[in-house]
Amino acid sequence: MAAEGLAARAAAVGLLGAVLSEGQSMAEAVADAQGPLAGLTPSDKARAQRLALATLRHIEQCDRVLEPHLRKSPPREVKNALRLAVTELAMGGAAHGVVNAAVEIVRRGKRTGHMAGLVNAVLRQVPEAVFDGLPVQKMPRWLRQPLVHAYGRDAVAAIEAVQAGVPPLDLSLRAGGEAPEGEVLPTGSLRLADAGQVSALPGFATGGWWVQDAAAALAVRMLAPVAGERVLDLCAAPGGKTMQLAASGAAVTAVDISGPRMGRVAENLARTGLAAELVVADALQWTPDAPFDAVLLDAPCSATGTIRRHPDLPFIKDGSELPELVALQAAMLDRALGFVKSGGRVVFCTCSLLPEEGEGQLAAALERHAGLRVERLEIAGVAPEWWTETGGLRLRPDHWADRGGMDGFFMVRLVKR
Ligand SMILES: C[S@@+](CC[C@H](N)C(=O)[O-])C[C@H]1O[C@@H](n2cnc3c(N)ncnc32)[C@H](O)[C@@H]1O
Repeated sequence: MAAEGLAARAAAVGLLGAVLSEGQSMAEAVADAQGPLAGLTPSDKARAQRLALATLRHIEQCDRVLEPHLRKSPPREVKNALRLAVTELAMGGAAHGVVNAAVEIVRRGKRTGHMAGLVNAVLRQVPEAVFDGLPVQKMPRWLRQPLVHAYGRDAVAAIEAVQAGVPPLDLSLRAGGEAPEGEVLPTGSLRLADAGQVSALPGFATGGWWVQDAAAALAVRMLAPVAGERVLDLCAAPGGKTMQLAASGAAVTAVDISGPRMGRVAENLARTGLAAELVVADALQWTPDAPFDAVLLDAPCSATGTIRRHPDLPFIKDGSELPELVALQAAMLDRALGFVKSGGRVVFCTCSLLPEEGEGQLAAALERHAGLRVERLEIAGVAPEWWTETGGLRLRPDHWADRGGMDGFFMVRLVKR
């Protein structure tokens, strides 16, 4: 008889292999029709993802626990089965089921069957509360160093502590829509600590809300669109900010280069009963017929502010794409400034923790564009210390750490001469 939860656990080991050995993102591995989740039930798919994400948050600790028990590094499937089991044990999983499943996964592997005994022997020696006393997982050096320089060691340690936990689910609410029970955050987002299946929550089918991190929701608050204004959402997909803009009553044009991702904007708008004009185009090539009152630019970036939701990121990125991203963000910001009318505003934002994708972009833009100025608009619920000296908003995962943190973002409101 198959051990309980075997399919989900075996798939989680497959997801870990895809991320750690093949350099695939979790999203790519999950979307792969022939990938580790192929043939699984929806609940097993969700369980496999949860397990793989939890393991990715604790790889360092797992390896420290396992190292004394392994004379040489085993094949990757065996190592990942062990890491998954150690993570489950640390989360309070029942030892019998966890160990049996790991042994069975390794026994069934084409090249690993002979190591099932080793897996059993190692896991039987892993103590309860196995991660107690071990430091939390650090970010990789290419990312950690500039963050220590920008925010200091204590702040980086606090960020890493938040990244080690399972993030809450934040919702943005449509006025008058149905919503589940949750904590209303000072900035107005609704936070659910343990949401379960999103599509089963009250108000999903009736479009009462959409999923959007509390930090991400502040960019539109900073733009402060007004009913009837013509507003451009540049780099719009999957559309969290498009819906916020549309909900204000503004006439929204949403541009994104990705057709499939724009399909998700269309689905989200249909579900929430909101409307926007959708344009699939390259922001560097596309030109509007007439200037806009306001532009929101949520530029492509390293996404290093989202590691608590995407713990695969530190394992698949090495920072080498940064110079290209920084140049792209600057080019897009110049385009965005060209699309707005004189006296109009542009909010530039990135979900990055790296100052070169935030504070640095602001400084460079002010140098490139004479007459461009920063406008600091008070936003209810935003702590005064989150504002930078130059009028941008620096949001970090360790803000509201006791409530589960928030995504890292930089955002600034610019006014064109
Ligand atoms: C940070 S995401 C945007 C998230 C979105 N604003 C939201 O709130 O849901 C960045 C987006 O930029 C898009 N993008 C990247 N390069 C682009 C380009 N040259 N022109 C237009 N969109 C681009 C990507 O497809 C991606 O959807």
